Amino acid sequence: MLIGLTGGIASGKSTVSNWLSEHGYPIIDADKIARDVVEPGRGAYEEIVGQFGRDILFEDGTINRKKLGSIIFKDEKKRSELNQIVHPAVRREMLAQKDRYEAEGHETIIFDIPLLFESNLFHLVDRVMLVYVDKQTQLNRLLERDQAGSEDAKARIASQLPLEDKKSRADYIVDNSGSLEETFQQLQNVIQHWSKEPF
Ligand SMILES: CC(C)(COP(=O)(O)OP(=O)(O)OC[C@H]1O[C@@H](n2cnc3c(N)ncnc32)[C@H](O)[C@@H]1O)[C@@H](O)C(=O)NCCC(=O)NCCS
Ligand SMILES: Nc1ncnc2c1ncn2[C@@H]1O[C@H](COP(=O)(O)OP(=O)(O)OP(=O)(O)O)[C@@H](O)[C@H]1O
Repeated sequence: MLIGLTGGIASGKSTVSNWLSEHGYPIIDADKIARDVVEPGRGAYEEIVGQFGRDILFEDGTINRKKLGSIIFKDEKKRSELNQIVHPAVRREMLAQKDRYEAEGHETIIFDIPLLFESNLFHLVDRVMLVYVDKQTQLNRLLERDQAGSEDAKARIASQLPLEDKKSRADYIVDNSGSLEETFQQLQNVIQHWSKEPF
């Protein structure tokens, strides 16, 4: 069974995927893969530098992610250009990891994909788990975690489909607006459901 774990930026996907990992589920982390495939020497790196120029690099040649983010989160066309470079490489690596986990005999695999709906990747998975938070909590946690300016944080949230829309398309909704204990209790209920549900 393949589970797509998704949600908005700073909704708590990493918090949930850490918990699932501690409970024995293998995690395929799209954000981590997206960081790996743009390292110098990888194909996507050259394409990004070709498209966005050397201004987005640090002196050591690695990508200045804050700078690239400040360009693409406020410009839909540029965001789409970056997505077209990075997403195919991410997708390939995710499928390779899935094959490895399946070969090792794992029956349930978690795909942690922030843009599961935006990138039409939901057809890769059997069930979707959405980590939901209310809008104000999402903004507060994003500001606190990233020490980002309010304008930057709002641009990032606006670059994604609203969480309310994602809610109507999810099989399981974990509301992470409250305490971690409340979230972990909801997760217990979901994994108990998996163990009973025939797939
Ligand atoms: C623009 C970049 C360099 C900014 O890097 P930064 O380290 O500041 O953020 P990070 O990668 O940790 O992403 C944080 C969150 O931002 C959101 N986000 C990232 N990319 C996008 C995007 N293209 N569209 C909408 N939201 C996005 C996701 O919720 C993600 O969890 C980076 O996000 C990137 O390369 N994005 C394109 C690849 C992508 O879509 N990644 C997301 C999953 S595949
Ligand atoms: N229930 C909670 N109560 C308080 N703080 C929380 C809770 N859940 C998560 N956080 C905090 O909110 C922030 C966002 O959580 P997390 O990093 O798990 O989100 P994410 O969805 O993985 O984010 P991103 O999309 O940017 O990768 C983190 O600083 C985390 O410690």
